[in-house]
Amino acid sequence: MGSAPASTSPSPAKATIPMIDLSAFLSAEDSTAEQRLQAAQALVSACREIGFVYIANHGVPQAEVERAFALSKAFYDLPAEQKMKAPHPPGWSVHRGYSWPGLEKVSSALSGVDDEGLVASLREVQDYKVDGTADEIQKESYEIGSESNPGQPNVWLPDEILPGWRESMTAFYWTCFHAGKRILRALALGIGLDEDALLKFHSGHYNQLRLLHYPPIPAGAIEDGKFARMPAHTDWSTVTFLFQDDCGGLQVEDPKRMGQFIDVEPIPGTVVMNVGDLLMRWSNDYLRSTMHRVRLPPLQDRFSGDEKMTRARYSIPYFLTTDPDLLIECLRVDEHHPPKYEPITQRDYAAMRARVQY
Ligand SMILES: O=C(O)CCC(=O)C(=O)O
Ligand SMILES: [Fe+2]
Repeated sequence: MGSAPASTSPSPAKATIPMIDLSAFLSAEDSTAEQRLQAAQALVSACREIGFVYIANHGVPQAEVERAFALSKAFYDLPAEQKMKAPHPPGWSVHRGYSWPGLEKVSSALSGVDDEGLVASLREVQDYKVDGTADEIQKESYEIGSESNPGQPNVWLPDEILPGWRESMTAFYWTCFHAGKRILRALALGIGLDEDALLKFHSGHYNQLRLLHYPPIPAGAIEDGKFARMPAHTDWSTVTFLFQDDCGGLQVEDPKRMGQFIDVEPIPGTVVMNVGDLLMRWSNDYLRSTMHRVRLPPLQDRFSGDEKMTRARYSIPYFLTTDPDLLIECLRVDEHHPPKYEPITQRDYAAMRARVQY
């Protein structure tokens, strides 16, 4: 009678994204060294296994997160000609201001570890670009940096269009860096370095706050997951953290089952953090920078209305990056772990990566 035979070669269990509580790093006075070390080691172990974590008690007040989403929506609700008053400059060297749908070419070309991976990633970019419905699925983004980063001048709207918007977003940029400092401290401690070993190379002026908007997509434009809201890629940063709305669609490649992706469901009050390529290289591949992408919302609430539109999605990533003149030399090198990469400055590394983006 009926029960299915047990599989003889079970596939590895699907990975899950761990939740790390960083409250021990919120206030040094209220926590013991042991509590900090435990949290730090849990964070690093997740960054080694999957490269993505949820962080609870990250230190960015929820009210500020909600306000940032409201401000992002206010920007994207503007008519196109007003958004175009803060245009992303042409070329790859400055990454600030508003990128209209279709401008950015997400390419993970340089992160391809072998030819097959490279070809697959380029093909995904191509599909994304050439299909006739591409305009309807492409995202809009707006990049903001420190006001004291002369190489990357911010591009703002005239203040009268959204009064106070510039000040509020600048304040949010620094609130995020404040939280980022704790993450960098925890990572260093968990790796077994001095607590400021990573943070001391981050003045905060080279980070990037990105406001993303994925417009609604009509059902008719969707074919079997062929299109991505954002194709699979890795980030270039030291670490990225990401606030997402409740739409869903972010997915991460499962390191135990390469080529398969797992959902990073929105969990209110948490931030999603991931390791970037820079930190993977810096850590001599001790930590993992993982492919991720944005697909459509989960099936159960994918479409609404007579036109069967998907929901819009808003997300806010924050990319932490070192100061540009830092020579990135592999950490954690010993006789059993020779350096896998040549030293390179962050400036040269970023230029190398940016050239393939635009
Ligand atoms: O929108 C998202 O959830 C992901 C964004 C992302 O991966 C990126 O901007 O690098
Ligand atoms: Fe990303």
